[in-house]
Amino acid sequence: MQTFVAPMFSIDEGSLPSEIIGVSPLARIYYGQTEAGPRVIDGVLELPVHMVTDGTAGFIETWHATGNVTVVIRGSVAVAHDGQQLVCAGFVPRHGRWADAIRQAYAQGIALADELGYANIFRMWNMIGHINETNQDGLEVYRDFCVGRAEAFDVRKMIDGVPSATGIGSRGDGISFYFLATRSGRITNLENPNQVPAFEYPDDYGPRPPSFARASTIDGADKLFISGTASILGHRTMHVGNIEKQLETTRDNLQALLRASEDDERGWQLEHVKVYVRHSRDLETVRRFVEQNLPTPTPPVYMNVAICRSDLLVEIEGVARR
Ligand SMILES: C=C(O[C@@H]1C=C(C(=O)O)C=C[C@H]1O)C(=O)O
Repeated sequence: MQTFVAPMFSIDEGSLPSEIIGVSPLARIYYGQTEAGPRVIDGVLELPVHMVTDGTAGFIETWHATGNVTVVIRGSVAVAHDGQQLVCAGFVPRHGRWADAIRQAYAQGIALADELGYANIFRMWNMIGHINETNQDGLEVYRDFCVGRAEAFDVRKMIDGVPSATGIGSRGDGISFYFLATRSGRITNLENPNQVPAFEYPDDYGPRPPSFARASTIDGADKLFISGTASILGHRTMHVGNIEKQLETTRDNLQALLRASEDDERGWQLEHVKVYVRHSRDLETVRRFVEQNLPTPTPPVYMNVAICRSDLLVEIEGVARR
């Protein structure tokens, strides 16, 4: 298994992964061929997510700690925290209807993070089995998920906005999620001027719009966390059926976000990207495009999974630094 070291986020100063080797992990996300609830192995919080098919290499995403780690398990969620930062992981097994179970699991995670003093949630990932299929009422699973998540975030939205996110298909049956929060770093959320904010999408896309910001920064951390980004302009999917054109629009959207956040003369540079590809036949085209157009110091990871709208063929998320 390849190890993908996600950047530590520190509110003191940005650190390159190479500077933090040797510090014990806060959490490990196993991008492999099984899904399960969060577990604690040798004191480390782990979440196995089913994002990889036979014949594709999996990877482990490691979030590094800045101090002694405490793990707390409550109901279907578990958190690991180190005094500065917190990872919360949860898993909801397959349901005929998702909204209630998702609201409960998210509410539990948010309450636990709040209680421990990590109120600044800035990034979340949601890996959704059967994402484009319908639930027992005929509502698309992704839209059903969005209802539960929106309800869990309703209270917080009024306080400090919604975090940046990924909401993507998985190879499993349930919904796995994890989110990151800091204790004291102020979070700034950014929007892409070429896209309608997702939380304002019209209701053609479901009863509750997706609760996420396009990108987030943390004061002092010198990191920009970019949400899963696809070929959407305004609120519409562009270039249905055309992988090359969807890649170009996705790249342009990523670049717009890198520019939207230029608040001083130092620009942002992409450090890591994760790439989601709906059809395996497009993998090579996507790989070539990403290598040429979105170069990063560490190799990108590719996953062959479904995407939140059935007309999207590719999606890319990233972390940038300056
Ligand atoms: C691709 C989009 O949305 C996707 C769904 C998200 C979610 O629901 O959390 C977040 C980012 C993307 O993974 C989009 O709406 O632009």
